[in-house]
Amino acid sequence: MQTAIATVSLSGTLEEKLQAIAAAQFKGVEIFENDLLSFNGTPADVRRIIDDLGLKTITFQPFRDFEGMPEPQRSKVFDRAERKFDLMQELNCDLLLVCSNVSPHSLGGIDRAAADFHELGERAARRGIRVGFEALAWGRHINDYRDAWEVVRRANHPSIGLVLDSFHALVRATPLGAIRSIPKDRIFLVQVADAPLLDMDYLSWSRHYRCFPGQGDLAVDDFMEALQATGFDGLISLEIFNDRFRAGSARSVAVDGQRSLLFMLDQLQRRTGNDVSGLPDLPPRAACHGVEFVEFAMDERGARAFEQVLGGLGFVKAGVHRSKDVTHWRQGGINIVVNCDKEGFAHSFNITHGPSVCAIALRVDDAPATIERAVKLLDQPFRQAVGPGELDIPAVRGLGGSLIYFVDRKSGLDRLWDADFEPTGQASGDFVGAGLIAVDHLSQSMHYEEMLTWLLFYVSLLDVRKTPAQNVMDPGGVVQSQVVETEDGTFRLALNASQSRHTQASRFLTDIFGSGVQHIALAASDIFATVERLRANGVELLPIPENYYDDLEARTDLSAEQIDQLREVNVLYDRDGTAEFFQAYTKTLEGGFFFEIVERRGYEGFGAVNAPIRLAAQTRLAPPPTMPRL
Ligand SMILES: O=C(O)c1ccc(O)c(O)c1
Ligand SMILES: [Mg+2]
Repeated sequence: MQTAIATVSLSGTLEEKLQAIAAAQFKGVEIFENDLLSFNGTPADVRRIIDDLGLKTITFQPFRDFEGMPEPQRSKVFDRAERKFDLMQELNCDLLLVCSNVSPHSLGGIDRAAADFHELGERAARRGIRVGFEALAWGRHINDYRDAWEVVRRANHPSIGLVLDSFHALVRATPLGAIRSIPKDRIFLVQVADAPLLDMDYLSWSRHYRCFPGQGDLAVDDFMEALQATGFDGLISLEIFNDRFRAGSARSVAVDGQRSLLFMLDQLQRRTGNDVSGLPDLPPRAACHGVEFVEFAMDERGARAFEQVLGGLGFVKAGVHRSKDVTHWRQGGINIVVNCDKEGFAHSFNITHGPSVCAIALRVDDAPATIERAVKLLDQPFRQAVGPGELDIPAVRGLGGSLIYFVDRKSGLDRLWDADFEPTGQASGDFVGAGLIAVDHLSQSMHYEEMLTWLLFYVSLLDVRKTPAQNVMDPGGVVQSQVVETEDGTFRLALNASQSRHTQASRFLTDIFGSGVQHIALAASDIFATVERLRANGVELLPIPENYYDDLEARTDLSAEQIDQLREVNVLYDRDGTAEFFQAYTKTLEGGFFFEIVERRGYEGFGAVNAPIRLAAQTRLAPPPTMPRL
């Protein structure tokens, strides 16, 4: 298959869009009429830019309100088509995309539409041009690809073919089975787009919320499977109208587009067992078995304060790096690396962002294969010098310029703690600390415009699923939150972003000059025993208001004693059927980072009902400068 992207999907001027498209290794481009109209030059100038970038214009679009017009509009619309053919010849484009008529003047009738297309086919053929017909989900008479196909079939002209667009078919829940029997050579172009599930009119949904395959909730895979059954091997193009993409970086959105197509086609091939031509051979998505370590980039002053917090939480210094100013802190299956070295990646990261998480390491089955997949998906691999005898742990660039390391047993990378660190003897076999056992989840705060980028990054590289996006109320605005997690829950990551500058998530971005890990949730085997230990160690937890516990009494069947126990230690509670969830928070540290302590009793969520309570409590302790102090 040949892949392409529409200029409408990206921000910037036409020239910037085209450069971004070429840089992201696309070969084909759909030119949107508005991008051409607003370009300060002739279509021939655009053609030269496209040629110089090694691109090809696969279609010019959209041509609107064509079929089924009464006279005198009918003659006018044919004149308009001839003018567009002139322009397309100058542009060197041989496919015009006609989308179904939305005009109240249009007359229905499939034969009338077919006759119009037959005539358009005659005129187009004289120019060596072809015309593709696409059903818009909100078309006045034709809004179903099966009707558009019937028009094309009856037009019975070699220059007239069908354009399929996954969005229009999927949002109307049009059965996909009929795609399978369309002759592949009659499909001139396939546009793919995903979208979140929303209860909204089709036009607004389409014009503002489309996203790349893999970023939304539509069954794009089913659409592609039906298409593959036709043997179609032609043009697949991304046509994404999205407000975030319009506000984002054209370069990075174009790379996301390429990544989404590779991911989608790789999934298709794996799902059906039928090869997709021209697709590079990708190792499978990496099975992830949790977080091996979290690394903090620190200066000396920051490290002293942070190590005190770690000690209070029950961590001990388990090892000291053999060649760098780096320490390893451990408790249960949780490893924290404190990096104060004056050279290398962490040091630069600390200079830019202050004390913050500069890397996470994930446990995978096969680290080299994970990196190979990442590279083929256009992720950015990372390497830095390693000391003699130390392990070279492969990594890719993650959120906010941080790193994601991959550690496996197969390559011996799980020897890391012995190979690179001198043990202190403090973390001996019977050491239990404060009863924290594992990293439950991480949360990363990011710019609103980059949220879909990172969502795609994780789902395309790792064998994780995404949960539907949720809105969480922060006293300073709405925060959008979405989780990626493995089937077995050993790896869970929440992505948070907000359009308001006043939310905790947005203020964190200002605090660390970038996106990053804002909190780490640690699992306790017995949260009440753990918070008791923390209290004895002098760790202050986030105070939760009385009202919360009064409400808990009203909405749950917990006994007064149970609620008193929660209230006493500032533990929040949620329930899902018989599954229970307990959570508590440390006060926020310098830089806006904090720890959460959780205990799951069969519970799979994240305590969404408690999030506004927690956010309000945090805001009370650290109100943003623009909000009145309470
Ligand atoms: O929103 C539109 O008008 C529009 C135009 C052309 C398309 O291919 C499409 O899917 C939507
Ligand atoms: Mg379309």
